[in-house]
This record gives sequence, structure tokens and C-alpha cells, in this order.
Amino acid sequence: MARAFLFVLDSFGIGGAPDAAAYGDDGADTYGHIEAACAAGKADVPGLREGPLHLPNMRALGLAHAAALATGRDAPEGTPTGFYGAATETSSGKDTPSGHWEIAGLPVSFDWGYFPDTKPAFPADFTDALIREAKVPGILANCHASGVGVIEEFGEEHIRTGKPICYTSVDSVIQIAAHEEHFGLERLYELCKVARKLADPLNVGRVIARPFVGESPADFQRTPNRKDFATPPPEATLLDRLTGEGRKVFAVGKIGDIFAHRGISNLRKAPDNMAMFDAALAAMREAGDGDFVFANFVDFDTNFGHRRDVAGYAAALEAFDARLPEALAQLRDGDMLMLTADHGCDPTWKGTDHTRERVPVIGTGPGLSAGPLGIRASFADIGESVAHHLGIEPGRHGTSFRKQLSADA
Ligand SMILES: O=P(O)(O)O[C@H]1O[C@H](CO)[C@@H](O)[C@H]1O
Ligand SMILES: [Mn+2]
Ligand SMILES: [Mn+2]
Repeated sequence: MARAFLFVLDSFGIGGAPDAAAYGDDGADTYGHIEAACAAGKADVPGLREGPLHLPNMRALGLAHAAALATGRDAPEGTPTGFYGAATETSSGKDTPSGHWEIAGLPVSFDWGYFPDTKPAFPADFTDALIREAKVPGILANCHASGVGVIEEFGEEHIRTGKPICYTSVDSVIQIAAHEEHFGLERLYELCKVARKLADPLNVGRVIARPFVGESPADFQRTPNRKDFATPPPEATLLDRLTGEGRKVFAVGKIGDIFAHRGISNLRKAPDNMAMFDAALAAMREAGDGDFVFANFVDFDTNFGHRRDVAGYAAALEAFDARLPEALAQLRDGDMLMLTADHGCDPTWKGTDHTRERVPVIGTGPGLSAGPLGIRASFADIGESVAHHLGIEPGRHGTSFRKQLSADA
């Protein structure tokens, strides 16, 4: 029997999406632009990082080769030790649930509900019902916003009035920021549950609790107690199919929230990428034959992509890459480790939102052959390859590339 480990570097796109122009993202390339900025000395922050982007372990697996495939650039020198390809998203949303559900074999074929970039952004019916049912004195913001800025702007008024800060973005989200102590963390979660119920008829992908601490704009800070209230996937995902066969699915980081806690046998959350890496390694040690470890590393997106912090993103990639050998050292016969992403969030791009990009598919395992997988037509090929590797029936979407990885294929 086999085991499979899939690590999602949240927002680590590699450019080249054929439909990027439709999103205003033509040319967006998270990896390519970070690498170029580093090479040009524009991501030198003494004490944090300096010099060219240093990702020796992901490059060895084939990251730069995958990026060349995605963008049509010339392949770099060297022969990767892993299998590598680039995957194109077929779901229309460039958001986290769309990306992850498609990776797990379920492309999103319906349209999410979005809110217009107007003030107010939320329909009056929704806002009125939220205020009434959650018994809050009103709401603040009610617009498109970036999470850190909106807390700086409305945080003090929120503490004074008890009105939660409600905002959205180009994603299908309702985000609610509230102070962990003045408003209360549990109360914020309860408020989000009311918002979740009211958001269902609007087809909104996620309601997100964004707790923060601090007393003034100078020291307001979001805490790791963020919680996503996602709508459940409309069909069985790889996770449901695996647990339905009695396999264990270990969800690390945000994975549990993204799948509305369906198809998950074992949940591990952690406050940051390095702690999530520890949690992923622990799950790898515990996984038995036929089991699946699915981990999301969210700091890339939340702390650096949306914040358009190139040096921070580069440093986070370098820290992740430096730990990859620990995961590789855990691999035993029958194992497959893959790295991918759910969308882009190019820190050199305009605005603060995600960017439409292809994602890398790189991986390895004892006995799996190295070499190119080409451009995969859907992220679903990743989940289908996991299904194939773990020996369960194919799903309805995507094409497995697992056979290409057999030495005897
Ligand atoms: O600016 P913050 O609050 O981090 O918001 C970001 O986080 C949300 C969820 O990933 C996205 O929709 C994006 O708007
Ligand atoms: Mn994401
Ligand atoms: Mn994001």
C-alpha cells in the first residue's frame, strides 16, 4: 500500500494562466516576479534575507522547470530529481476554496456570490438581518478593503461602539474583524455563524472571522485565531472518497476549514508556516498505509502576497525550502510527496488581491520516476493522481498522471 502527502503553498503561482487577462492579471507571476526582484537586489532586507532567491530543494525537484513550462520561458539548466509540471485552473474563481476543491477533484462550475466594489458593499437586507439576529449595534466599513488597513481605520471606533468591522474583497467572502477582548472571540465566532447562515442564499464561499488585539492603530494586530466558515463542497471531494473507503485524511492548517470539515479524520492547526511544517511532519509520521496528509501553508498568501511584501514572501519561501529535506527524509517505499498551490498572489502586482496563474506540481517518492508532466488541463489532475496512487476509484473530474511516474510505464 501507499501513502500520499500534498503540501499547498498558498498563493505560490508560477504565472502563465491562459485566461489571466480576463482577471486583469495578464503577466502576473508570483514566483517569477519574486525571483526577478531578488536577483535585482530589490528584496534585500538586512536581518531578514538578501541576494538571489535561494530555493535549492524546490529547484532540485523541478520548480524552475515547472515555471518555464507554465510561462513558455526556456527551461533552465540541470535535470530535476523530481516529477514536475504546471496546472491550469478550470474553476472561474481565483480564490482558496475554488483552488483547493479543484485540487481535490472538484472544479467549481457554478458562480460564487460576490459583492460590488461600492459603499455599501453588502445588500441592506443582509446587513439589517445580521444586526438584528446577532444583536450588534450596527456594522463598520461595509466595503472592499484590505484586512490590516481596515482595522487601522476602524479599530478604535469598533472598540468604542461595539460595531464589528465587516468587509469583503474580489473573493466571494464576508470578513468580520473584531477585537478579541473588547468584543470577545467566542462572540465573534457566533456572529460569523449568523453571517454564514445569511450568506448561504447569496452563494458566498466563506465568512471569515478576523480577530485582532491592540489598543490603537499603531499596535493593532490580527491574531492566529482566524476562522473560516466555508460553504460545504457540492459534491464528494477526494477527502470524502478517501474517508469513505476507511482511509485516514490528516488535514493540516486551513484544510479543515476550506472543506467545511468534511472528509477529514484528523485535524491539526498551527499559528504559522513553521509550526504547520512541524504539524505536517508529525502527520507524516503517523499516517499509515493508504492514508493522505493534506497541508496548507497560508502565510505566503496572508502575510506576504496580500500585503505585497516581496522580501517577506521570498524569506518565507526560503524558510519553507530549507525544511523540505525533513519531509523528504520521511519518505519510504510507496510514498508520494507533492507540492502545489491554489492560485497566485503576486506581491509585485497592483492592488492587494489574488492573481490568476498556473500553479506548480512538483514531487517525488521512492520508486517514482522523475521528469516532465507537461501542462495539466486542471488542478483536478493532482487529486486524481493521489486517488490513483492510493488505489481508490477515479472521480468524475481530472486525469491522473500517476501512471507516468511508474518506472515500468
Ligand atoms: O486583506 P485580508 O483581510 O488579508 O483579506 C484577504 O484574505 C481573504 C481570504 O483569503 C481574501 O479574500 C483577501 O481579501
Ligand atoms: Mn489561498
Ligand atoms: Mn488570500
